[in-house]
Amino acid sequence: MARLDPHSYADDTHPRTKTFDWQASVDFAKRVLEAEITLHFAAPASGGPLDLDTRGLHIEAVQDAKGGALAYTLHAADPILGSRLEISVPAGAPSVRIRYRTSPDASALQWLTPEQTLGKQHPYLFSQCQAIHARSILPCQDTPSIRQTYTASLSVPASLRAVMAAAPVAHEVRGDRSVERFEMPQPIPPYLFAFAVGNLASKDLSPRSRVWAEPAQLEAAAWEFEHVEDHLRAAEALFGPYDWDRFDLLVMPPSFPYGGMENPRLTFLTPSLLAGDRSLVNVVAHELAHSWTGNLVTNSTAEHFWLNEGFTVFAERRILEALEGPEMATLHAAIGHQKLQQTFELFAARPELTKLRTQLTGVDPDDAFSIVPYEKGYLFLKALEAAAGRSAFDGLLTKWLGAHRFGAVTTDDFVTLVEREEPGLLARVDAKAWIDSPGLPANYPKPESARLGAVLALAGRVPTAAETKGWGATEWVLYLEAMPRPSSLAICEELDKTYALTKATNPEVLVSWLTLACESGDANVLPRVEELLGQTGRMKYLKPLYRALAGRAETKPLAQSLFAKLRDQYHPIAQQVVSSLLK
Ligand SMILES: CC/C=C\C/C=C\C[C@@H](O)/C=C/C=C/C=C\[C@@H](O)CCCC(=O)O
Ligand SMILES: [Zn+2]
Repeated sequence: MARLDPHSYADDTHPRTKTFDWQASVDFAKRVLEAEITLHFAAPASGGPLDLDTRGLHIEAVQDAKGGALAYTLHAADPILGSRLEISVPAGAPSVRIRYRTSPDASALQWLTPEQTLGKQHPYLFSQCQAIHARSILPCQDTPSIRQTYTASLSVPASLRAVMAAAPVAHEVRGDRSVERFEMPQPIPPYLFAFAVGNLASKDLSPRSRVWAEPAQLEAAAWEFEHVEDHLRAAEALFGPYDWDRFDLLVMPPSFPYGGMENPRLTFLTPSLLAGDRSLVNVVAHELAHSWTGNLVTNSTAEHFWLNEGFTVFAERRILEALEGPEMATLHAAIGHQKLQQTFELFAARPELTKLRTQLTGVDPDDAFSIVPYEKGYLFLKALEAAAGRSAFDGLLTKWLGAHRFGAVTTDDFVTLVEREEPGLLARVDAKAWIDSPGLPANYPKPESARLGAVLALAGRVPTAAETKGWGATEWVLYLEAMPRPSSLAICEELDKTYALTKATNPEVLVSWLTLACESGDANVLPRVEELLGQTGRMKYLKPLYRALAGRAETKPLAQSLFAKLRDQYHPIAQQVVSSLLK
C-alpha cells in the first residue's frame, strides 16, 4: 500500500480511475446535488479495496456495473482530507457506481441567492476545486497524479444555464428543468473539474473563445477581453499548439475567491478584472498560460505547486512582454518581488512554507497557499534563463512541456531534465538553495529597469504631480507596495488629498492604498474598507485588508465584527482562510 499524495487517500495498489460518468441534479432549495457517479477503471480490478476521497458526502448506494451492492465503509472525517470511502471491489470489476448527495456546506461550492448576484433575479451556483475540494462534489481519487476524462449531465432549473470546464454536447429542456450534457475528452486532474449554474449569456470573442457572464455584465466583459485571441496567438508562438480546443471565459460573481481559475476550456475570472481599461488582463494571460504549465504538465501534489505557478507566472510575463513590451513585464515582476518580501515576513514563523518544494503532510493546502510558489518560482526560472541564455532556456521549456504532456510531475522530474539537457546549469544558480531552502538565495535576479528604479526611489514620500506623470495602475501599485509600513498619518493624508486614492476605480490600486492606510492607522479610509469588504470575496483583497485591520489594536474589533457580518457572502474557502488569519 502506497499513498500517492499526502492530500489524498488514493493508493497506487488500488484500481486507477481512467474516466467517469457523472449525473447530478441541482437543488437550489436544499442547496445540494443529488448525484450518481460511475468510475471506470484503467484495467479490471484485481480484487480488494478501493479508497476514494470524499468530504461531506451522504452515500446512498455503492454498486457494481450490474447494479449489485458492494460493501463499503465511510470512515470518520479527517479535518483536512475529509472521509475515506473504502469500497470492496471484486476481481475483474471494470467500474463502480456510487449514488450520493452533497452537503449544503460543500467546501467546493458557493450557493448564491438572487440578491447576491448582479441581476438579483436568479440564484447562482459555482465550484472551486483547487486544491482538494473536488471530493466535496464527487467521490474520486482526488489527486493530480491520476488524470481522468469524464462525461457529465447536469439537471438545472430551465430558467438557468449550466456551463462546465468541458465540451457541451447537448441541452434539453424538460418542463421546468433542463439537462445539459458535457464531455471532457482531455484527461485532467480532479482539481480542474468545474461548473457554474446561473442566469448566463455569452458573446463570441474569436473562433475559439467566447465570454460568459450575467447579461448586465456581458458587454463590459466582451470589451475588456476583446483581444484574447492576441493572447492565444502569443502563447502558441511561445509554448506550442493550444491543446484544449476552446478557451472560453466565465466572469464570476464578486464572491469568487480568486483572480482567476484555470479550468480547462472555461477559465473562471473575478469581475474585479473589469477595470474598463484592460489594465488587468495579465490575469487572463496567467490563466491562459496554465493551458501549458499546470494543466498540460501538472504538479503531482500540492508539494510541487511551484511547478504549476512559478512556471505559469514566468509564461504569463513572457506573453505580457510579447504583447506590451519588456518594461511592463518587469514592472509586474517588481510588484511580485515587493509582495514576495512581504510574504517572507508573514511566514517568518513557518519558513518551511517558503521553500519551493514543501512537505505538506498534515497541512491544509489552503492554509499553506501564498505567492511564494508564484513569485519565488518565477525568480528561480529567471535565474536559470539568465544563466543559460534565453534561447537555451526556451529549448528546455519546450522539452519539459513535450516530455510531460498530459502528465503529472515532481520537482525531481524538472531537476533530472535540466541536468540531462544542460549539465551544470542547476549548480551555477544554486538550485538546491532555491528548491529546498526558505527565502531567496543571495544571487537572485532582482527585477530592475530605469522606469522601475524611478518609481521605487519615491517610496517613503509623497511624489509630485510631475513625478507621477504617465503613471498607470501598475506604477501606482508598485509605489504603494514599496512604501514603508506603517507610513506616517501625514503622508497618508497628503497622498489621499493629492491623488484621491480612496476613490480609485482600479481595484489593485485601491486595495494597495487601503492596506497601506490601514497598516498606518489612517482611520479616514475605514468606511471605504468596510464597503469594499462587502463588495468582493477575492482573497487577494480580503487577506491583506483583514490582516491590516487585525494587526492594529484599535481596528482589530472592526476586523472581527466585519467578518462576522460578511462571512456568509464569502466562498467556503475564503471563510476558512480569513477565519484562520483572524485567530
Ligand atoms: C505551498 C503551496 C501550498 C499549497 C498549494 C496548492 C493549492 C493551494 C490552494 O489553496 C488552491 C489555490 C488556487 C489558486 C487559484 C488561483 C490563483 O492562481 C490566483 C491567486 C491570486 C489572485 O487572486 O489573483
Ligand atoms: Zn495560477
